[in-house]
Formats: sequence, C-alpha cells, structure tokens
Amino acid sequence: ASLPYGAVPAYADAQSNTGEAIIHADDHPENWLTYGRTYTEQRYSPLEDINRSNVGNLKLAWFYDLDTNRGQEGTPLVVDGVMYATTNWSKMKALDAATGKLLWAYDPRTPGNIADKGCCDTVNRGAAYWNGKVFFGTFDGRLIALDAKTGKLVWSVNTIPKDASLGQQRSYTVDGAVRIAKGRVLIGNGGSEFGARGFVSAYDAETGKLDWRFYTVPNNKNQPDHAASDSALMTKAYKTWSPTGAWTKQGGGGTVWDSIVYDPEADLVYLGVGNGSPWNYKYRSDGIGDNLFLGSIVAVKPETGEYVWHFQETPMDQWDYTSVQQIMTLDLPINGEKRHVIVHAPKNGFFYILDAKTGEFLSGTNYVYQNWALGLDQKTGRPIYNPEALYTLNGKEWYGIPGDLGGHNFAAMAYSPKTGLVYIPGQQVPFLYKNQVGGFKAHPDSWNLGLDMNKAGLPDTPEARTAFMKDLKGWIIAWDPKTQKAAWVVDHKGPWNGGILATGGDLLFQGLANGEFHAYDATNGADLFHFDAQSGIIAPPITYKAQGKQYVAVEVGWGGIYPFFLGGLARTSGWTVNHSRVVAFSLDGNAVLPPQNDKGFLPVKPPAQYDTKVTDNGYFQFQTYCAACHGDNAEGAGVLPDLRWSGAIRHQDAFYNVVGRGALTAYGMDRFDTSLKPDEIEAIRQFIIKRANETYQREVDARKNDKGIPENPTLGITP
Ligand SMILES: O=C(O)c1cc(C(=O)O)c2c(n1)C(=O)C(=O)c1cc(C(=O)O)[nH]c1-2
Ligand SMILES: [Ca+2]
Repeated sequence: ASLPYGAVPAYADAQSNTGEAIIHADDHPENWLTYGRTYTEQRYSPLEDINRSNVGNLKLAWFYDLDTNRGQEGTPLVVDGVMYATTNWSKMKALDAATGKLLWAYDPRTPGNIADKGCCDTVNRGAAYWNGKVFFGTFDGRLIALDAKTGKLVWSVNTIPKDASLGQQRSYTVDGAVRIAKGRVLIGNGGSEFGARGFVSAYDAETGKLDWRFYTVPNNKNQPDHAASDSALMTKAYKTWSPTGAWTKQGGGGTVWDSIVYDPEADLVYLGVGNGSPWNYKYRSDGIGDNLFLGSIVAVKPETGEYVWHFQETPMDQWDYTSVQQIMTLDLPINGEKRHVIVHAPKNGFFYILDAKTGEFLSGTNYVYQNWALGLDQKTGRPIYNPEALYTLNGKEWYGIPGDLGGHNFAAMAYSPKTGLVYIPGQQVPFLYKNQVGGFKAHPDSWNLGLDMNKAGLPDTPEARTAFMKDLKGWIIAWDPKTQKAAWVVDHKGPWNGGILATGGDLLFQGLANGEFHAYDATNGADLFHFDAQSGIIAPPITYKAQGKQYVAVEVGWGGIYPFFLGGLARTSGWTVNHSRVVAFSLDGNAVLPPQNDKGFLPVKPPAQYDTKVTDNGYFQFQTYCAACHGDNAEGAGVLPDLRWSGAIRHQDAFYNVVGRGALTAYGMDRFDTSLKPDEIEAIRQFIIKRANETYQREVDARKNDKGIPENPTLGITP
C-alpha cells in the first residue's frame, strides 16, 4: 500500500524488515513469517474468520502434488501471498498461496546415495525468510540462500567442516528448519545414531560468512576448537565425561537437529540438544558422568554464540532422549508473579517449565506415562532414576516407555493464549533396550548405538506383536501449564500424528497418521471437521490470508522414522501409501482430490526355497543395515519398497546389483559393498525370502478390508 510522503508504516514491512515484522507478527496475521509463526514458537494465529461455528463447512481450496513420495515434515512460510514450502529431498517450492500455482521451484540436487547417512528419512522441516531471501538446509549439509522473488541462488555454503566427519567415522545430515535472528541464519544437523559431535553454526544472512559455531559436547582431547563453545566445554562439560570411552571416536552426539529458537525478550538463542553417540552410556563414557550438554537446553548469545546457561533434562542419556523438541516461550503467572518461561515437552516424557532468562527450573511433571524415572527432584529438576532403566549399567534388558521415539517427537505443539493450554501431539511407542553383545563395535553405513539390534526388533509371534500393539498410542494432550496437568485428551488411533496449529477461532488443526486432517474445538477437543487426505500426515498445519481470505494449509506425506523402522507395525495407524502434496482449505473452496487408485505394496508370491543355514545371519545383517529404512523384520510400512515383494529378491545378481553395486542410488538406495561382503548380502536376500514366505498369506488376508490396508498385521500369524 502507498503511504503519504513522510508517513511511518504502522508495522515493519515483512519483505524488507523481517526481524521487526516477526517480532510484531500480530500486526501481520496474514503472514506466517517464521517456523513457529512467531519467535515464541506457539503456533497460534489470531485469525478467526474460520472458527468453531463455520469450520464444519471447510472445503479443499487447492492442492499441489509434490515430486517426492516420502515423509513431508515441512512448515511452509507465507510472505505477502507467496508460500515457501520445503519438501523431502530438501527441495523448495514457491506457490501462490491463494491458488497453489507453482511460481518457481529449486532443487539442490541432493545426491541419492546419502539417504542412509541420516537416521530418519530424507525429510526437511522448513525454511527461513529474511529481507527478500529464503534459506534452507539440505540433507547433504548445505545451507542455501535464494532470492525469494525469482528462486535464483544467492549463496550456498557447506555447513559441515571436513574434520567434523573424522574420516568416515561420523555422519552429518541436515533436515531441521533453519532459523534467523538478528541477521544470522542458524543451522544444526543430525547424525547421533551413527556417530556425530553436534554443533550449531550461525551465518551472515547477506553474505553466507560463518559468524560463530557452538559445539554441544566436548572436544575429545579437551582442546579448544576455536569456537564459541570453547570455554563452556572446557570448564563445565569435559569433566562430565570419561576421558576414554567410545565417545572420543564416535563424537558423543548432542546433535541439534530440530529446535533452535531466538527469544527477543531474553535476547537469547536456545539450542535443543540431542542424544548421546553411541546411545550406550557404558560404552560411550564408561558409565561415568552426566555427559553435558546431552539432553539439555543451552542458551547462547545471538551475536557471538557465547554460552549463557544450560539445563540438562536427561543426564546419562542412554535412551535416545533428545531435548531437541520444540522450545516454546510464554508468559505465565507463577505464585502470583508473571514469569517469562520456556515450556518444553522433550522425548523423556516430562513437561518442564524453566525461567527463560536464567534457565532456572520452575517445575516439571510427566505429560505421558513413563517408567524410567521415579520423578523429578522438585528443587533441581534432576530425574530420580528407576535403577531398572539403567540397562547399560545393570546389564539387563529394559522395555522403556517412552522409547527412543519419545513421548513427543518433532511434531510441533501449539499454545492458545485464549485457553491457556499447550496442545502436545503426545504418543507412546515402547522400545526394548539391550547392550550390544561383546562390547561396542561400530559398523560403517549403519546405526551405531552400542545396542543389540536383534533385540531392538520384535519377534514374529502373535503374543509379542499383540502386546506391543496394545502399547502403541497417540493423543492430543491439552496440557495446563498453570497446574501441570492434562485438562483433557483426544485419543488417536496410534502414534506419529502431525503437529498442531491453534487459532483465534478457538480451533486446533491436526493431520493424523491415518490420513485424516481434523479441526477440533480448542476448549474441549470436540471433533468439528475432518477430511480424507489419502496419505498419512506428520507435518504441522499453518494458517494465513491471501487476497483477503483465510486458508489453512498442511503438507501431506507419510514417513519419518516411525514407519521406516517399525515397518509393518506402523501400519496399524491406518495408512500404507504415500501420496505427497500440499493441501489448502478455505470456507468456499471447491477443489477435489482425484480418486485414490494406489493400494500400496501388494503381496507377490515369493520364491518357495531359501537357505535356512544363512537366514539367522541374514536377520542380524538386515536389522543392522536395512531395518531402519525398510522396516523391522523386513516388513515395510508403505513409504519405501517392501522388500518382501520386490522383484530384486528373485535373483542373486539382481539383488547384488541393487544392494552391492548401487543400481538404485538415484532413488536413495546407497551401495553397501564397502560395508557388507557378498555372502552377507546374499544372507540378507535369503532372510527376506524367508520373511516373504512366512508372511505372504497373512498379508493377502490382511488386505481383505475395503481400503486394502492391513489393519491388523498379526492376522494369520500361527504361534
Ligand atoms: O540423533 C540425531 O542426530 C537425530 C536426528 C534426527 C533427524 O535428523 O531427523 C532424528 C533423531 N535423532 C531422532 O532421535 C528421532 O527420533 C527422529 C525422528 C525424525 C523424523 O524426522 O522422523 N528425525 C529424528
Ligand atoms: Ca537421535
């Protein structure tokens, strides 16, 4: 809009003064300028044209089919009518937010053979916008700046220094949303399941020059890295690690793969720090020390990366209990006084309230059932361990709840200032933890947890599977931070549902693992609207206005670690195919999805013979190298090919071409001849044929419902 000469705009222009515009986001409710909409990461939009009284009439306004049928976890941004959505394989699409028409696309050509360098699908959670440029990370570790109008490359840097990888010992991938504060692009990475030493880097948004870097775990020789973290690591962190132990090679972990939050009120950047590498605390650190800053929130200064405070939620991590989950700030009355606090629901199952400026622990209560701690010390917030849960120290198996996927994972929670409730996409997915037999041994190109990967899988018996399935749960937990109690919950069919959006229309929006997109009443959870999106949804919705009209949009696309690793059991959530798209809703939409014609991976009768002498070794190799993507015990969940029905298992040469020689690297299947011998690859093939025979009839039977979805994967298992 044109202003009379000399007039001052009522709000900062989003395209030329993005920092101020984000701080005053409520002056721009039509936009969604940063990952959590505002720097508070509350994912609350004041827009209310769509509200409880009319949401029942919500209609599909447009859809845009994506060119990657894998997990979609992105939060699109909307800046003055343009939507910037990142997708799987680190691609960027700029769409007209009113029509879904593609304005431009950018493909950074991430190489396919790196999919197995990250734990959890080649996802991307989103971009950042700053003064006319959009920024995002790529799975192979680049940070890319594009001109937001044209999609032309402005600059690109490799955020992973060569020496961080220590030869091939460690692995780094980037899938988290980048953030921007005070002209600096902040980016982390993942890799702790393989071997990694976590760090966050800050780049100048204009030039791409590195401003500072903060490592989250010590240098293995306690030497300076010439990084912002040097003093905190050398004076505080190093002494909480054993000077020997596998961390000195594997890196110790602590990857910041999701949450990096700037808080303008405290003028601090909060880093959510991940799990230990390897997971096994005994092998990692000789069973000694708290291992700072694993499982912590660390606060640093935005200009320099200088350490300010930390709070460790999970000392002695051995459960993959990352603290990377979304860090939200809000103002809360505590003992009659208004406090600016961080509220946090990390994987470990406790809901923490911390003073944002100092990190002081104010309170903490479990938001889901958990069995690893007897509670928190109410003064310090330190967990009081259940000795049975310390499996690396006591040498026993541990059936942990939460398991490695946490009571809450990357799916974003939301807060409504109108209800005062935090809405957590909570879940329960147990995990069986047991030490790796014979001490720690690292395998290149595979997860290196220091755990028994055979035990991490489930036996194929009806008892084991039925019991485990009973423990799979998912909810919206409407959490009252004032009382530290759930006000109410919405029960879902299973875990791994999408993030949540709260709006001024007293609504919550959430996509579910079963492929439905829902609107709920934010005051009581009543289900007010649902739409069949034809694929599981794991991403969080956003809302915005374009040409004066309110839209709600979400990326659709089943994937991420839950279906990858749990395989067949993840199908109990109700969907088995991935059809990835962006969908947008409005009150007067009239778009219609084409009828669904894909039924997922249908069983094909396998070869009848296999060599039982090698199938046990094949199981071990499969669980070590293949299961994390193709599913526990060789049962797929509908995203990547289900190997039991693959043509490639029918011939030794064909299988070797794919697994050994990399015939499908362009599609994300790396070659494994550097880590597996030909007879090991053949053992894997024999094992898959065995599993195909064992499960063929049951899969045929399981598809006899109208959607062709195996609702009960135990159907037909004979004890
Ligand atoms: O330790 C790590 O470095 C790391 C990285 C990532 C990632 O980069 O996505 C995940 C995890 N851990 C993790 O523990 C986890 O549960 C997880 C789920 C997902 C996902 O996108 O589905 N990523 C990750
Ligand atoms: Ca992890």
